[in-house]
Amino acid sequence: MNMQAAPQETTQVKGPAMQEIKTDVLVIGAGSAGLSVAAGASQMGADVTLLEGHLMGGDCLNYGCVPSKALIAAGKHAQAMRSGAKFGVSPVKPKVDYAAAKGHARKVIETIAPVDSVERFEGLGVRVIKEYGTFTDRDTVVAGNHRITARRIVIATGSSPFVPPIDGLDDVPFHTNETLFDLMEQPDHLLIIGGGPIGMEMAQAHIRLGSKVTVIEGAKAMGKDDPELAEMVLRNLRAEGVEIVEGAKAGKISGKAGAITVQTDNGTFKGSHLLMAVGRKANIEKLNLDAAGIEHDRAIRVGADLRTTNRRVYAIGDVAGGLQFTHVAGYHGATVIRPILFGLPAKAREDHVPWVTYTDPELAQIGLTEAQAREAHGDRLEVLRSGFEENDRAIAEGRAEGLIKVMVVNKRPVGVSIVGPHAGELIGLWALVIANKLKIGAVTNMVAPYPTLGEVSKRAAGQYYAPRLFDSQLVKAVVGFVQRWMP
Ligand SMILES: Cc1cc2nc3c(=O)[nH]c(=O)nc-3n(C[C@H](O)[C@H](O)[C@H](O)COP(=O)(O)OP(=O)(O)OC[C@H]3O[C@@H](n4cnc5c(N)ncnc54)[C@H](O)[C@@H]3O)c2cc1C
Ligand SMILES: NC(=O)c1ccc[n+]([C@@H]2O[C@H](COP(=O)([O-])OP(=O)(O)OC[C@H]3O[C@@H](n4cnc5c(N)ncnc54)[C@H](O)[C@@H]3O)[C@@H](O)[C@H]2O)c1
Repeated sequence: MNMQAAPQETTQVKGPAMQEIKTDVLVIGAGSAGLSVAAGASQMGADVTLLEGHLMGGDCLNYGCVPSKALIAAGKHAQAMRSGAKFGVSPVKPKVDYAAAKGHARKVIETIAPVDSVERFEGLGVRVIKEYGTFTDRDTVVAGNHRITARRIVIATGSSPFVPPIDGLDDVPFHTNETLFDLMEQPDHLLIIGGGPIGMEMAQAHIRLGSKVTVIEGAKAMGKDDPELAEMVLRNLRAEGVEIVEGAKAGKISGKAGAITVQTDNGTFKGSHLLMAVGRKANIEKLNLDAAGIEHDRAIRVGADLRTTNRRVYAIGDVAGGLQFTHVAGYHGATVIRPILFGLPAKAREDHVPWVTYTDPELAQIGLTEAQAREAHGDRLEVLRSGFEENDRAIAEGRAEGLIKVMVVNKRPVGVSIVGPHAGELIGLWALVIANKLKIGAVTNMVAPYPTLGEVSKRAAGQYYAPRLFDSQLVKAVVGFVQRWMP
């Protein structure tokens, strides 16, 4: 589907005279992707122009990763107050000031914002123009009263919440991630449509901060993750009181502020506030891509080298339609620096990209899930498992529910799934292993400090050699022989 809107009129007939800019690298969009190219290219000596039509830092800083993780942290504190009994600490019902929790999220944004600011980038020598950019031909972009031509152009315009055309939605007040973090009144009952990472993270944060929460999911909640591990997260969320309804595609929405009804093919649900979290759409409407010969459907078409169908133009981050994460945006940025500055080839991989859903327990994934690995590798696949109930640190912390699965083919891990406390930190080791195509022996050779959660990785890796060593008649025979002769 071509989502492109009519080209915008950006050249004013009677306005300030057009300022012509010739630059080495033009970056459109100052989110995680665009900022990493701009910072890298400029510090390596290129003349860089950066366009940003709205907020420096893009989604992640302003209404994505940063405020969501800050709100999750607030919820975690509230939950700790309720759950001290097993440690001999009397549980108390926390008094939550929802607006103050949002204030915490705002302060976190303000603390990080200088890193992404116009001042910092101008300090790095980048020419920053606070305007939206629109192509007028293959090599030219107009932004406000600037006409810019560049040797290379990088589109890094990101994505926005996708709001599906659901009957009645236009007449009902609803939130997306772009407005949720400004909401200061505590929802009495938050309805969330969509059981992906946004939906599940915000569901848990809100139940812990004292709202009722219902997640309405059309298919399977956390459906992109390993179902066995996702189930452990969903079980915990349900135990905390989140109502999760699956197979419930929202068909009709009605009501008014404070009293909203969502009808689905699996029941009708009522709440005070509504959050739409059903995925993203690429920000391409303002770009006039056709004028530049850049093909697109819902996202911009790119090859593994992140080049568009216009050979001088790259598309990176969310707008390129692949994995939509901040670290992918940064990785794309670093990848295109090579061809743009040095004319050298570079390709982006996806097989070594981890992702984490910051629920409690966290769920982390890299490479293939068990089902994907089975389909790709059949009987050559070995799945190594280790439960957190065997990890002394997890037991001491009262957090012994978790599981790591390592998918190994011919001695090399091709995927790892972890659910449990700090899964997002634990996946880092496996990101190193898979990025460098290391063998499983690299992990068994590691000495892990005791007692740490990280020992789950070593224990899982050990499962690879355990049957080969402990169940082998040959090994037993060799040991018997040596022992007979050893003085
Ligand atoms: C609620 C939420 C939580 C998330 N949590 C995480 C997380 O924990 N970890 C993680 O890795 N990812 C997370 N993500 C995903 C992450 O935010 C995105 O993958 C990341 O922001 C993508 O970066 P980007 O630079 O491609 O795009 P964006 O951050 O969207 O930046 C694009 C920028 O381009 C600007 N722009 C658009 N069009 C134009 C134009 N024509 N001219 C000039 N400027 C333009 C926009 O204003 C914007 O500032 C989360 C997302 C959401 C919504
Ligand atoms: N921790 C993280 O890294 C993190 C956190 C949040 C978001 N993100 C990024 O943002 C992206 C978007 O997240 P998301 O949760 O909005 O999208 P998503 O696409 O991952 O999940 C959306 C869910 O909504 C469901 N859905 C769609 N239409 C529906 C309908 N009419 N009724 C009921 N359910 C419906 C889908 O079946 C799906 O499960 C993620 O894919 C991820 O890349 C990352």
